[in-house]
Parts: sequence; C-alpha cells; structure tokens
Amino acid sequence: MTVWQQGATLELTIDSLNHTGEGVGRWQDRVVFVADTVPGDRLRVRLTHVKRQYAHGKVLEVVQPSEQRVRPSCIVADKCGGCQWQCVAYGAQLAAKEQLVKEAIARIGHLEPQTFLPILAAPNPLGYRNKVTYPLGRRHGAVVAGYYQKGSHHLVNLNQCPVQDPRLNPLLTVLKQALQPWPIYNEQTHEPGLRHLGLRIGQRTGEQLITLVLAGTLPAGLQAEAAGWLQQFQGVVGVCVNFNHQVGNRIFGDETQVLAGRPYLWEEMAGLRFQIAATTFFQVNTAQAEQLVTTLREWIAPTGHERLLDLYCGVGTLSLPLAGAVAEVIGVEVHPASVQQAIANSQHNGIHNARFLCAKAEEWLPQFNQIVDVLILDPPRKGCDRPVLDAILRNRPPRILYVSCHPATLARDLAYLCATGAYQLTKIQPLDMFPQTAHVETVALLTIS
Ligand SMILES: C[S@@+](CC[C@H](N)C(=O)[O-])C[C@H]1O[C@@H](n2cnc3c(N)ncnc32)[C@H](O)[C@@H]1O
Repeated sequence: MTVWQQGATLELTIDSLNHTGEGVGRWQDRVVFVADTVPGDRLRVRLTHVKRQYAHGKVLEVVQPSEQRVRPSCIVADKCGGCQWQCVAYGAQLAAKEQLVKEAIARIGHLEPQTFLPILAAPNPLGYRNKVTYPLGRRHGAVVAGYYQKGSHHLVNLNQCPVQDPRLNPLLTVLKQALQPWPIYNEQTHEPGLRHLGLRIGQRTGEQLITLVLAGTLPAGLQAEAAGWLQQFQGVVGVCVNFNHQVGNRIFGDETQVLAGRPYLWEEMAGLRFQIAATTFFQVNTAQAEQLVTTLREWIAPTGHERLLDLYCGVGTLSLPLAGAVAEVIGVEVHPASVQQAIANSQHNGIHNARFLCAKAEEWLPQFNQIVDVLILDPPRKGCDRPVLDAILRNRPPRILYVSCHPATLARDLAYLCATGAYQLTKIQPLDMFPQTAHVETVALLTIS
C-alpha cells in the first residue's frame, strides 16, 4: 500500500501545468506537483516534500510518455533553471499558458471577460531572446557562466543557449575565455570581481552590446581588453561596465560606464528605431513586442484626438509607435536612463507630441488631474501599487490597456478596478513572449461601464 509520506513512490498521470512550470497530477484526492513533466505523462514519482493535501515529487520513471513530450533542444534542460518547458511540445505550451491566464482571471480576479482571445504564438519558439544576463563564477580555475540550477545557486555552465539569439552564442564562449585572467566575484565570500555577463542584441540591426557587472573597482587593463573586443567581434558596438557592490540578487547597480564604443545599441521595432542601453528595460522578444504593439493599436483604434498616458513606459516601446496616430503621448517611468532614452527615441524618430517624465507612478499619478483618453499600464511583475489604482478610479480614463507578465497580479489589479463597477473587463489577449518557459504576457482591455 502506498503511504502519503516523504520518500514514498506512486504512479500518477499529469493533467496540467502550473504557473511555476511544474506538472500537476492527482493521487486519490491529493495533488502532486512534478517538474519536467508533460500533460498526459504516466509517471512513477518519489514524493519529496509532503503536506496534508499536496506534495512535490521527482520523476523516477516515465512509464508512458505523453504524445506532447518532445526531446529538449537544450542539452542541459534537465538541470538549468532558465527554461521549464523544453520537454513540452510548443502547442501544449501555448494551451497551458492560455489556461493559466484563464484560471488567474477566474480564480483570483473572479472576473469573466466578454472576449477571451486565443494566445498569440511566437513566430520564433527558439533563438528569440535579445538579452541575456549570466551570473559568473569560477570552477576548478575556469570561468563559468550560465543560469542557476533549478531551486539552487549552483551555476549550470553554458556554452550556448537555444533560446537566446544564436548570434550571441559565439560571444558567450569566447568571452568566458577572455575573462579568465580577471577577478571573478565570489558569492560566498563577497570577494570583489566580475559578477555578471550581459549580452544584448538588436535583432533587426544585428548590433550587440556587452555589459560586465562588477563589484569593486575597475581592474587596470580591462578597458584596453574591452577595446580589443570591439575590434574582434563584428556587430559589437559597445562594452560597458555596471558597478554593483551590493550583496544580494539584484543584478545591476546604479552606475554604468562605457569601456569602449557606445553605451547603447539600436533596435528596430514597429517601424521605429529604439536606443537600448545596458540596464534599460526592453521586451526580450522583439517579434512579440511588435505583435503586442499591433494588438494595442488595433484595440485603441486611434482617431488622432486621443491623449495617451503610458505608465511604466520604459524607453517608450509601447507608446512611441502609436504617437503618430494620437494627439499626445505622456510617458512616466522611474528609471532615469530609460526616460533619457525614451526622449532620445522620440527625437530620433521625429516624434514631437510625446513627453517623458521620470517619476514613481504611485507618487505621480495621484497628483495628475488632467483628462486622459487611453491609459497603458505595463508595471513590473508585482503589479500596480494601490495609490495608482485609486488614482485611476478617481480619474476614470475611459479605456485602460493593462499589459502584464504576471497573470496573478494582473487578475488582482483588474478585480480592484472592476469591483466598484467603474470598469468592465472587455477583452483578454494572452501572448507568448517567453517560449520554453512558464511565463506568459497578457493584455487586458478595461472599458468604462
Ligand atoms: C514591464 S516593464 C515595461 C516597460 C515598457 N512599457 C516596455 O514595454 O518596454 C516595467 C517598467 O516599469 C518601470 N517601473 C518600475 N517601478 C516603477 C514605478 N514605481 N513607477 C514607474 N515606473 C516603474 C521599470 O523601470 C520598467 O521600465
């Protein structure tokens, strides 16, 4: 007889995938979460962490593989914490993401959209990432770079990564060699040194930017080495160093310095050129960022008279492509370098009806009492702070387009905005910005009731 306790083995079938990427199966009336599994898999599982109603398990044997199980395109897929769904067929990934958004809206938001649109698939389920930031370490004297192993701080050393733009693969291997003589940060002792390697590419221009994140002072000679990389690698337009002396998981510090070339690259998206620097936010999948802008444009259907407010605007990715079709754009963003680039981007693209302000949305919006016709919200994963939502309920812009990378906080915020009856949830559009992972982007349209 199987006992519900740690170490017990049992057989079950995976029914679905959850928001952390684990497969979800049932044993009697209890739930078991198992990583690296696929809906339809029949598995023998060992229970690892056991609670009364649920447990986590580890695969001992795939008794009968699901028809949706595929061979991962990555040789370290079972170890690397970067992707969760390399073994899941792309169609099944899309179905799972759609379901995750539906469930969050229903269970957390207690809402039912008038229209729930099918997820927009990525044209590029591999090789899509235009930006990667790898922690660095040293193992047996050699520099290692990669993502952390699932659930740990152990680096899985990578020489290539199938989800990053393939043009970044040669840079990763050669730079690991080139960094060999330089001090590498020690996470345990906090000994100073290089702690992250950032690579960015303008997917439409081919321009590449290398960023080294450093704890401590700039080692003599590193600048000359960086100048050499500019000559050595075709496509590299700049090498930067970002100083982060803080202990903890935050990747970038506040100060960035150019070591060679320029501090930004150019990318093309939705008919515009965007300047993107080492630490500024830009959607990691250029093709899908474009689909996102297309969705916003279709939903807004601008007449040329709108005042559009873009809260959490970054470098203006979502609103600048719409500026030519509306009367005015106002963008608000907390990161000074992003605001500078949003301004530079509007000037470079000949846009004269957009202005960008550096402020915290939760401090700025409650002071802003002007009429807005369309509000774009694209906050970080934690969603909008309460003062932002309260200010929206006071100002009541007739249309809100909420862009989110976290269905749970999206559902929570939509529920708050709809609770008073001020707004109704008109449309939901999931979009796959991050293939091979459990992450999903969603656009929601709220209209005034
Ligand atoms: C998900 S990104 C979206 C950026 C942009 N809309 C885009 O699509 O590229 C969220 C942005 O919000 C900014 N941010 C974070 N907290 C903020 C706050 N309290 N007030 C204003 N902006 C904030 C971040 O710096 C980041 O640029």
